[in-house]
Amino acid sequence: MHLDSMLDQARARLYEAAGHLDITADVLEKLKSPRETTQARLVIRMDDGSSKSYPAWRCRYDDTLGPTKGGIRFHPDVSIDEVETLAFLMTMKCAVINLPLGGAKGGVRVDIHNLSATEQERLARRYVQCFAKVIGPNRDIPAPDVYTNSTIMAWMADEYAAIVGEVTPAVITGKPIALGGSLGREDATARGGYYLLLHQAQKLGLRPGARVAIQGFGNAGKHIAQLLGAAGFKIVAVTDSKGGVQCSSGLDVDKLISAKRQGSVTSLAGSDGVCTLPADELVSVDCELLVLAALEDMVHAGNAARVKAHVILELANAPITPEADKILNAKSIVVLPDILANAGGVTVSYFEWVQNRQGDSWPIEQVHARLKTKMEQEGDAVWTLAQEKGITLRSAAYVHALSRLAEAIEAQGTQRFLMG
Ligand SMILES: NC(=O)c1ccc[n+]([C@@H]2O[C@H](COP(=O)([O-])OP(=O)(O)OC[C@H]3O[C@@H](n4cnc5c(N)ncnc54)[C@H](O)[C@@H]3O)[C@@H](O)[C@H]2O)c1
Repeated sequence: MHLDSMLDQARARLYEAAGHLDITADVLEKLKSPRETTQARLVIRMDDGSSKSYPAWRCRYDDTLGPTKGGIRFHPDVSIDEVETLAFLMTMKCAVINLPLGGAKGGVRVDIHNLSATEQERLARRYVQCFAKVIGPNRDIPAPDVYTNSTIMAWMADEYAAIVGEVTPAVITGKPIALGGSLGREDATARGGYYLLLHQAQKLGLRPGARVAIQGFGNAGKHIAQLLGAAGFKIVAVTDSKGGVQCSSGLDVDKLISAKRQGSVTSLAGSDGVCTLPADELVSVDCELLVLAALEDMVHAGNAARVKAHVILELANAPITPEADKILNAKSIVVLPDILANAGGVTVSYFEWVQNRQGDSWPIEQVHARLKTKMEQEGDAVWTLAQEKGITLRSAAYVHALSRLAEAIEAQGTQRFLMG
């Protein structure tokens, strides 16, 4: 079969999972394509008085399990294929971690670095103006993703409130704490992956002191560096979009963070035995754990054979292509898959939504405890399925998610039930 789009590649994982389950045809008929994808062109006034326009999308992939949920990405390479694929992944992720939510995703094709803060605000508000009928606290709940943050979520929530005439904090998550954001949302994606990794560390053969290479140093990458560094792991290499640095005796995470704040981790090169590392060499760094926390398709058929790590933690969405998956599997490299490993973000987003609907605010200990329980429980279930069926953790995660979705779809009636 020729797989010509990202969505085709993602769907192939769904069909493979279906082969391990006894499900009716209705299930795949419902899940094979997005429920709705809306497209708009966002025209905004620039600071110099001119206007510019940017293509934008919102995809609600499937809402069988509940209102749809997924981040909004501002990136120059965003496409409808990418948005629909990421919405599909959100559908599987919410199912794998057992949230009463469906999957969605949004995106704007824009290089945010070329926009001033006021232009970014106009863009964020215009996004909500264009998609106000698609989103809603009981319909579709956006959140931050690549190159969007809590301030952008605050502008979007404010715009939504102005449109519907009601303060509606539950329409969007990842908001600033002062505006109804949840404690613990900031580092939730990394923390979820960290809880999963620590819980399974023995089975994975990982010990404190293990060497770690991290690709991407934004929200996910920075926080996993902090958590793993504090737990005694040695961060030996880090990259961002401008390049990378490495140091065999370990990089200082605080220094990495201040270097990144000033532009890029690369500015640390030259100090304390820290050397430059070309970004595309990160995956082949000698280490026990490779954390992928940047973008899609970073490990592919062309570089998978060079991976030296024994374990890969996928904090990014879809960072490994299906061809690369096969190569890594043949090398017995264990991959903790995206739909499970980075589910901490949507889990705490879900907690935020629940708190907003309850008019409540949970202490940080409660957020951490509930996140830890979810990651460990569902991580164990996926691990057990993989052992029982003799499949990879990725396949097991899809089987686990699909069985929940299938049960819900079949509960609405099957062909046998309706036709007798
Ligand atoms: N933030 C969340 O809550 C969350 C939740 C689930 C999944 N994710 C996924 O995690 C990934 C990262 O998201 P984020 O929120 O940290 O984004 P971010 O915008 O905060 O950071 C992205 C980082 O990737 C780096 N990067 C870009 N291109 C790179 C390249 N070629 N090589 C190395 N680094 C590169 C950027 O410099 C930046 O440091 C994405 O795939 C996102 O979908 C994020």
